[in-house]
Amino acid sequence: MFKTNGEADLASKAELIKQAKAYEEDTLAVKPSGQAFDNSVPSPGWLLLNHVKEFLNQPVFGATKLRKMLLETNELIVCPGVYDGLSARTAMELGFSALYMTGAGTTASRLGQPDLAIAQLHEMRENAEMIANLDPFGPPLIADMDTGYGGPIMAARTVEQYIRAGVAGAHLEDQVLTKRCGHLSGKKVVERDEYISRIRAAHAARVRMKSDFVLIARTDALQQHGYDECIARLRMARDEGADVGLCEGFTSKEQAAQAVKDLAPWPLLLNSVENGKSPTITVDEARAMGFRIIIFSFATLAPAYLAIKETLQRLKTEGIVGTPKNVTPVTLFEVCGLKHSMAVDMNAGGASFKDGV
Ligand SMILES: C[C@](O)(C(=O)O)[C@H](CC(=O)O)C(=O)O
Repeated sequence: MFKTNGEADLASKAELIKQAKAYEEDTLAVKPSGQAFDNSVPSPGWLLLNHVKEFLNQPVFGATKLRKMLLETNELIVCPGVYDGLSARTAMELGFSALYMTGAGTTASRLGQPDLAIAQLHEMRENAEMIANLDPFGPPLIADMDTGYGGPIMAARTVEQYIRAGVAGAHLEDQVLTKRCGHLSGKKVVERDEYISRIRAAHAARVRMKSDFVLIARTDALQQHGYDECIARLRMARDEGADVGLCEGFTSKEQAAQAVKDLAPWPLLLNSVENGKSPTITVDEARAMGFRIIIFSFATLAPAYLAIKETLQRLKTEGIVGTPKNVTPVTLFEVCGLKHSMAVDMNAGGASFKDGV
């Protein structure tokens, strides 16, 4: 197929173009109403295109990496929630294969505010872009996109901006625009039609951008309308082209396991929030239930708060910060890519580090 002689080359190009068209038709086309998408199996065209990209050694975008993990493996993708550069770098240091940018954490760390629809598209996109690009060869980033920050037009705009920012996938929910954290009481969701128009617009934006961006449909309808309504909403979202489902705030482990069964083979994401509205579900339990992605939205924010508070208390009472001796400024800068920066400078003939750091 990749021979360089004339005719074989032309034939392979024609085949490639045919497969690329098939990819668009199978995977990216906006289907006439009444027809459902099935994104749970890779189309032959998509597989072929990725083989070609690999063969040509092209850089793989985060969205493609994430989609490949979903389609080509059965693994549970474990994503620690990160909210800033250092928490993301720490997760990368430990080798997590994907990351999750929490909206609650972004709102708390960047704005010092609770998760109440206060962070808007530009703040979320800016944070996500920074995290997604810390290492262009690093783990794909799933981000929170809340309600899409408006009607269908804003949902589409958010997807476009997230794709350009290098975000691999994001979850879009059915709460009213004045939303709140999924693990608080008093949530309100919009009508099905309004939710589905958000999903449709988001999916159409991915199609327009010809991106592998993974659209995760989230429903918060459990509190207000019960389990069956959640399953109905997620089925509708799936049929409109959403790639993954997320039912927020399961009230029991049995309910979580049931949702996986009810929506199989469509992949589901589990948001594991300790001390929230749901029982704590471990990675092993989620894997056994058949979830495909698990996010731990508060994995770094809550411990950071505790560590900062404990340290500041010590500073207040003892007049000292008390950082362990092995944590030097250089240690922290190394977590943040110091060695890479030094190599870039030295390889370019720069002299900034001739006397070390
Ligand atoms: C997943 C979530 O959207 C987030 O921002 O991390 C939050 C997490 C939380 O606040 O508990 C959510 O609404 O569940």
